[in-house]
Amino acid sequence: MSGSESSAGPSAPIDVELPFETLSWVGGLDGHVTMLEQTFLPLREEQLLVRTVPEMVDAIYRLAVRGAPAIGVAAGFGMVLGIAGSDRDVLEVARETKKTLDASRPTAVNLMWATAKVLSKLESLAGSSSQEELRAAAFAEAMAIYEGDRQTCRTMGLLGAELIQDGATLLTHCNAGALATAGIGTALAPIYTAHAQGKRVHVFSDETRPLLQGARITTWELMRAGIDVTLITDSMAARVMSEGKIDAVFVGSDRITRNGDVCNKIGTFGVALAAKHHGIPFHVVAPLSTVDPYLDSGKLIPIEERPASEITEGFGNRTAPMDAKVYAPAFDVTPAELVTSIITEAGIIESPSMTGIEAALDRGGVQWRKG
Ligand SMILES: CSC[C@@H](O)[C@@H](O)C(=O)COP(=O)(O)O
Repeated sequence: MSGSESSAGPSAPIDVELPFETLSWVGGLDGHVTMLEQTFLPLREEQLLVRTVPEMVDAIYRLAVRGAPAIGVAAGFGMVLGIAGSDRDVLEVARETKKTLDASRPTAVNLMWATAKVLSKLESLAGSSSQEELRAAAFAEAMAIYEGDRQTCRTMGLLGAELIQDGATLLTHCNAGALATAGIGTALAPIYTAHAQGKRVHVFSDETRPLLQGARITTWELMRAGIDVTLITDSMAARVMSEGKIDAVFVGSDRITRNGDVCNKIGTFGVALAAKHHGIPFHVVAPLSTVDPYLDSGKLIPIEERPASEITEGFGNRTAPMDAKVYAPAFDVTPAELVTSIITEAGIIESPSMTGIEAALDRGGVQWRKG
């Protein structure tokens, strides 16, 4: 690590202001969602208005909104769109809407976590509340998920920034930034916070095949935020590490199982292996809503497969022979033993194991024990 001491205290509360917003709710119960259409980045900044459940499913599936926590917030809003858009029994509609939204993408557990949160709120109130009160409760719960995500990002940012020294050069994969959350991001939150604390930080961003979230989104948002960023292809990461250029890796996650295995964008496992080889710390930054306490191992995580066309003609140009056989898993699993730490809003889990994960869930007040 090069450079001098940071000019600000490690835990100084910092307000990180970013010049863009991933998604938000507009208006009251009869309102709608507005989101930055991420498939257009970095060429165009356009807002997508989402007013119905099918529109939300489409936005999530197409990756107009993406990144585990942002998908969770979007799904919470999607529950409200379903409920507010129907005259039928609220609980019945909520159950149907949850099923529809949950099917839009299978891997990021934040999606099912958010829809379950809204539904269980309604189930707990159904016996004693009117239909109007239930609609208002769904809206309040979705807004609480949105606000909670923003606060969680700030907390993870402060905790993670303590692991970043002045002058550090970091590597990240995919986009686990502000555009993957409703706040300042997961993996990028410590970087934004360290920067705001006055530390000098340089980031290498893997381009992230096949949909280029690293090139299109991470590079875009770090440049917009004034962070020094250098784009590399995924295949260059091990080389850059071998040149001694990387002090630590920071990535996000779509699902963490109870034993500490970490599922994230395809290519993350390779980055973790290369980091281990070079003795480089591999940090995962994720809220507790990304922890799936009901799966004991990463082997049990459903891995999304994307259409072949995203590889063979990703951005309009054909890059493989017609009818080439293609396999396109969108995520991989990094075994816990390759993970240095998981930074959550309930503290940092060092060398993650079942004991550490369970303790963090308990500290965070997550009701996960059955019975
Ligand atoms: C804070 S986001 C963590 C992960 O969701 C992120 O790294 C990732 O893999 C996103 O994949 P995407 O397919 O773009 O939704």
